[in-house]
Amino acid sequence: MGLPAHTDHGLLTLLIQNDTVGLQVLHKDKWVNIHPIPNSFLANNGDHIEILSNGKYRSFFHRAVVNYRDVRKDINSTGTWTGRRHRHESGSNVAGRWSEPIGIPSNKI
Ligand SMILES: O=C(O)CCC(=O)C(=O)O
Ligand SMILES: [Fe+2]
Repeated sequence: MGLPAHTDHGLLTLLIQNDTVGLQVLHKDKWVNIHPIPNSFLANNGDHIEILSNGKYRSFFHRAVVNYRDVRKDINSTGTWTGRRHRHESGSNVAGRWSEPIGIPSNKI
């Protein structure tokens, strides 16, 4: 399942994922794949860290895309995802809806 572009609202999100690429971060107006590192947690700054650090530690837009080849599994320490608690990219034409596969062509992963 994919997730549209958003920032996490809390302090820190810890993510455990299998080896299937799906997480992307918006960097200089481009979506960049974040390749999982085996046996590790991925730590992602949330909005509260950005606020408490006066912007020193940014809470970046990210999204999760699906692909047609492999199953992607991840566990998120924040437990829930709701639209209201996340800052969404307005007018996004790429993130799509929950059930809409965004699809990284498998030869690009
Ligand atoms: O599936 C992912 O890698 C991202 C999950 C995520 O961004 C979230 O749950 O806030
Ligand atoms: Fe997130």
